[in-house]
Amino acid sequence: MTATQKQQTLSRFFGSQGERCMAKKRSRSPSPASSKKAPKSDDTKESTPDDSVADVADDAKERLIDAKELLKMDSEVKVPDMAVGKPILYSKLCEVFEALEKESGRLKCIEIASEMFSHVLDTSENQEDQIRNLVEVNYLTINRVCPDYEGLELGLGETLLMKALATGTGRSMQQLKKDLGEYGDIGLVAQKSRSKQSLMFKPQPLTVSQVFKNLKEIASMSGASSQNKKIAMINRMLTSCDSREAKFLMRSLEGTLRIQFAEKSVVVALAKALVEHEMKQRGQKVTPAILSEAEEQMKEAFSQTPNYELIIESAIKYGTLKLMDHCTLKPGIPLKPMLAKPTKSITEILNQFENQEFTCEYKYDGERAQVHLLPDRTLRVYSRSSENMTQRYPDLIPVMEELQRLNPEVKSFILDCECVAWDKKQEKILPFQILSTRKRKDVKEEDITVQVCLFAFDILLYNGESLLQKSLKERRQYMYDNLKVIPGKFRFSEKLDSSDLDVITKFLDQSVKDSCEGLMIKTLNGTNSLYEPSKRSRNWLKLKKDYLEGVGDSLDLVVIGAYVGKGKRTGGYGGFLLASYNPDSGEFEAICKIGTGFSEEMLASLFEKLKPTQLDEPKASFVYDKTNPRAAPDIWFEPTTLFEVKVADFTESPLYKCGYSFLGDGSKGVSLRFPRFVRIRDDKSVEDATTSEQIVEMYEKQAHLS
Ligand SMILES: Nc1ncnc2c1ncn2[C@@H]1O[C@H](COP(=O)(O)OP(=O)(O)OP(=O)(O)O)[C@@H](O)[C@H]1O
Ligand SMILES: [Mg+2]
Ligand SMILES: [Mg+2]
Repeated sequence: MTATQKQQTLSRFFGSQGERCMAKKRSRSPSPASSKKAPKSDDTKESTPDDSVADVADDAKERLIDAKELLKMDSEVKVPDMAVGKPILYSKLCEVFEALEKESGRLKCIEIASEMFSHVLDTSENQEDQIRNLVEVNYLTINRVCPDYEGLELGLGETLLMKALATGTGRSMQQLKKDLGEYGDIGLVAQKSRSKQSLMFKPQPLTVSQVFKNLKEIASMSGASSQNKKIAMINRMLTSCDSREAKFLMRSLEGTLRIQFAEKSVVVALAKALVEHEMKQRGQKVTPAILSEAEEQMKEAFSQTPNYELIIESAIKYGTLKLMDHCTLKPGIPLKPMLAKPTKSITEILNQFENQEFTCEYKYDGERAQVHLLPDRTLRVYSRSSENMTQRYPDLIPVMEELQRLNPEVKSFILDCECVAWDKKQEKILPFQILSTRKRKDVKEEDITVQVCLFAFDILLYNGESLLQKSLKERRQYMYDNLKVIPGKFRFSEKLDSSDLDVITKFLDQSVKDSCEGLMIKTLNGTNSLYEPSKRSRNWLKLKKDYLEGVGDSLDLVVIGAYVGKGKRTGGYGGFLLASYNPDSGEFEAICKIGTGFSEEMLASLFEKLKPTQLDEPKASFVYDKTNPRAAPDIWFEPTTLFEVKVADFTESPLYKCGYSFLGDGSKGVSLRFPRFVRIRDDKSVEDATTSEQIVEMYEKQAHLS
């Protein structure tokens, strides 16, 4: 592997987390808003490589130190003993969760988790058990029950959990509510309630397998009649819980374990445990180089097939160092899409891509669609956030059939496309607003009124072969050679391969006339043009007509609160409190209040949508200035909804906490001036919101310009 390839491989997994070179400069200070542990600055560095060569070298050094540190820490951590061949007890796992909750250093946390994974491997009797046990323990640690893209999620409502707790512990709702008001954490309420209960006899202990199965079943149940079943299942588990188990069980059900252990660290811990186990069996020593290689293989495997069952099984069967021979792209498993960086002008693009061949494409304004054709001819369509939205597009099935009819050689593929509303009569693109009127559930082909056309701009897999390591020029050729245009249904994105300023300017104008948002500019050749899953890459630049008019890229922010409406808005919400997302801490950092850009109808429908998500208390993951009453809204919400927001500019503010850990002493954050609501972003999940780090970057860029 060359250094550049290696760097690209590395960047895939960590890519979406932002720029490490900037993060390195910024020291993290403790969260002023929450009492939870503060990450140590030396220990919280994320290995997010930047694009420069110097940084690659730098990063390699840092990774080696990381690996050495990790190896050194071995004997210091104590993980509870588990018996060989016996089922793993849930209480043991909860001991580990508690250790993780108390520990603040990232490396230490990785160490604790990897010790636990090692124990699981050591105490399982055969390969099959190892795989099953490790998958279950891993899912419980990241608090999921299946791969992201299968869409089953925990996150039960507070009322249901409180009811279960009341029946399970014999305490009144009133008492429980009072405790919840005091602790703001249902886990602690459960812990207290359970420790007050005296038990007549010792119940059968819960096993990890039972808890995992039950959680999965609970997550799969839907409909009004399921409520009682869920409560009954929770109660059955609660009877077997001690107070610590009750704490983590309730938190799991609620959807936040509060152990502050990010998924990207879990992957590192898994790699370490697996490779160490393997080497021990062979009587070999793990060197820092082997450890680094194992991590790389694991991260790359994860960015191509984000499915733990598959990765763990392959690592155990074939070895962690061989993961990439087995965990490559598969139709039916969505990979995290590659993302673009905003640019302000064509000249900026010409400078950035100097001496590189690049291409310009229309930037269509629809919905990103990763379209998979499986070898059994089934179709799957995944959203920007890997959500399976196949049911919403039954009208794409005949399109796929037609593609195969036109070329019977086509057996399977993964295409990166924009799905755009299409006016059949006039044969032209319709604006995004029209697309958003399409039904989202129970869509029947015969009832569809808004037609769509798929614009394919990339191909990532063709007939079983991964094309990620091919240049964009080669990937395009695969598309053009093997897929045929179907007028009004399936087309390739318009493109222009030129580096002439005037020619590009004309193409940009034309794109806007053709109802597009502007252009996407991409490197065409060599290692810089490989497809980089999950990365917001410098090799893809977006140029929107908005930017040329002096408006920066829009932001996608999480709604965490609202203000009671006055005057015309009485009875509903008058404005909202928005937050950015910090993927390192999993926190939502308040950024601004917004009240402009809403129509009456929009406000009414937002009221309907958000009311059921109202909370009595802010979540522990909300970062705002608790010492200032002006910083809190009238109403808090469960974070579920994203607003796309346009903004005049950024400003530093003592009232808002967005990006505080990247700025000075952490007493100030970034806020927005004159934010204006554009639309609801329902194709993104709250974790896909604009990150605090991106906002700090935009703020710093602006400060630099003025
Ligand atoms: N030719 C194209 N190549 C790549 N992406 C395109 C193209 N045409 C349209 N798009 C769309 O543009 C999106 C990127 O720009 P946009 O500003 O809309 O991003 P976003 O969805 O708000 O979020 P983010 O930048 O965070 O992905 C892609 O995710 C894709 O949906
Ligand atoms: Mg878009
Ligand atoms: Mg955007």
